[in-house]
Amino acid sequence: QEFMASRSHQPATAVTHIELHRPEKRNAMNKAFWREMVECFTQIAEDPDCRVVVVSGAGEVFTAGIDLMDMASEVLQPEGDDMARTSWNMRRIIAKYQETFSIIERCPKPVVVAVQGACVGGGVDLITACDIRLCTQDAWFQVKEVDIGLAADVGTLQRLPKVIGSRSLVNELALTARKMYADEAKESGLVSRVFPDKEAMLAGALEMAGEIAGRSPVAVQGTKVNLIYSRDHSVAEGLNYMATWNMSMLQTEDVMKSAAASMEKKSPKTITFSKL
Ligand SMILES: CCC/C=C/C=C/C(=O)SCCNC(=O)CCNC(=O)[C@H](O)C(C)(C)COP(=O)(O)OP(=O)(O)OC[C@H]1O[C@@H](n2cnc3c(N)ncnc32)[C@H](O)[C@@H]1OP(=O)(O)O
Repeated sequence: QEFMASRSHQPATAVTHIELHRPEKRNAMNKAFWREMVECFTQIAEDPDCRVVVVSGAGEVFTAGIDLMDMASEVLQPEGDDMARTSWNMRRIIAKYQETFSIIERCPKPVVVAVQGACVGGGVDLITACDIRLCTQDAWFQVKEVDIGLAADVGTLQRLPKVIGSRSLVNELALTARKMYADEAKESGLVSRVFPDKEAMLAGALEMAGEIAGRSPVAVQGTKVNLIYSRDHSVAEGLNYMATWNMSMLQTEDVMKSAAASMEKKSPKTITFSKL
């Protein structure tokens, strides 16, 4: 499927690959991008033929963040007859842009993101809403917003502290806008794997996606949903939610099929699971 700022295709069974696709503008996030991501992930969440998503960027750079040319009028000049109405409209606009990344986190299908080169501003908002982050050795990450005069408002300040263990490091990155390179990103836990180049990274991302897609979608989606729930709740609340979730999901035929394969020392990838 071709969009204006991105494109999506199915490189393998049950795997959807979304590519940010404005390499000439370093995949800067224009109005079309913010809209298309919502359309894309709304479809993916409902699509039984998709079990896992890979997100990457075309060209040398993952993304330059918000498109500073295309977005300025919308973000900086909200309409309204007085301050209350203008502020209300501004609030609506910010909430709309937050949804572009929150919908990725809410999508029950796991999302693997692959970053090469720069990942700036809105790029960090995007990747922190994904489930698994991979990068190339030349990747760098920058919470750039303070440099352009604003507090990051579409997810980084809320999600990055839950991704990186060190609160001090998060504060430093967000307050100074310094670049963090691949090795530090790995050491801090922002990414789980670093690849020598983009080709190796995409091959690694698709292999990982294939591993996930080959497992029971009931198990995989239940795992994602419960990991995110438990991140935002106490252990007791998380256990309660889990028990309620699995009181129905444990009754899936996938458990018997998977357990039988395991006893026969077969990979779960040899099993045909019903669509979910
Ligand atoms: C309510 C919404 C809230 C969202 C907030 C989000 C905030 C942010 O994202 S803050 C961060 C904003 N981004 C930046 O400040 C980055 C600016 N770009 C760069 O630093 C460099 O382009 C980069 C390091 C990413 C890549 O450098 P490179 O040398 O490879 O490319 P350039 O020659 O600089 O750029 C090539 C063409 O792309 C255009 N471009 C790059 N970034 C942006 C951008 N953010 N917005 C619009 N256009 C961008 C650049 O103008 C060049 O275009 P052209 O001159 O026509 O070739």
